[in-house]
Amino acid sequence: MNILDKIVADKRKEVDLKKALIPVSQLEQAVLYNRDTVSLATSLRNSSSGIIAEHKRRSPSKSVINQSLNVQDVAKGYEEAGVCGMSVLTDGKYFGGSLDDLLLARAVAKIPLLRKEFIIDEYQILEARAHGADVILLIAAILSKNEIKALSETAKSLGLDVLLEVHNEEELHKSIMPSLDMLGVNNRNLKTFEVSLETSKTLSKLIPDEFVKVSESGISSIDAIKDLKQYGYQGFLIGENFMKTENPGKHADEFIKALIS
Ligand SMILES: O=P(O)(O)OC[C@@H](O)[C@@H](O)c1c[nH]c2ccccc12
Repeated sequence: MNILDKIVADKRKEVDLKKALIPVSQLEQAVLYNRDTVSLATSLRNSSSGIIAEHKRRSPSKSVINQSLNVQDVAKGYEEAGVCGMSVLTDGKYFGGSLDDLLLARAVAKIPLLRKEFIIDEYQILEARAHGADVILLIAAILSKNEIKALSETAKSLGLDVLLEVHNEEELHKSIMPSLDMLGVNNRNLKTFEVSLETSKTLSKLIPDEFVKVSESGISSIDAIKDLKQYGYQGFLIGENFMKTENPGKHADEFIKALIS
């Protein structure tokens, strides 16, 4: 079994357990459930930097990245740096994150927040809403076309933006549909962890113009972003490069200043 299959198998068990513990009606009663969401797609369209900065403690590919930071300090730092949005990993077992991280970030930041999760069930979208997310990620590699359609339509009906992630042409073809806002190309193959920015470049011309193009993973230099902008990308998802430092917000601030200067 590859790592992605393992993550998804664990996720199914986790979601079944949570559904039994916390009914949907309880999620719908959360204070945050009806807050006005903010659009990441709009923020990216109007930005000169396009940076989406991630909170990620560890990952299956890198093991520990940074376990000693406070998520609220990171969120405040990213917001002050002027990022377009923040991605918060909520998977516990493989990434060391939680829905509490999302809630804590929401309490201190107004920028669009993405729930970074392996979403396979509508229930997780309601959870995202109840914990203050503005955007959800859907991963084409783990979903059928019908699932992408159903899940993205649920998200849209709840006022959330949808970022759909692909890694190859086949995934892209099955995914193009009007209920998505942003198409993300993951430069990291989630099955092998191989990273190449060429993936973003090759797939860029196949993404219709109505979607905001986002390049994800393995981005660590200003030059890489300038290069990707030439291919029509308006969003750049950066995790490790910021999180491996003692002060991700400060690092993001310096990075953005250098990028737009
Ligand atoms: O830390 P990086 O290489 O900058 O990558 C960030 C982000 O793209 C990556 O964490 C990611 C992209 N898609 C995912 C799906 C699930 C978990 C994680 C991810």
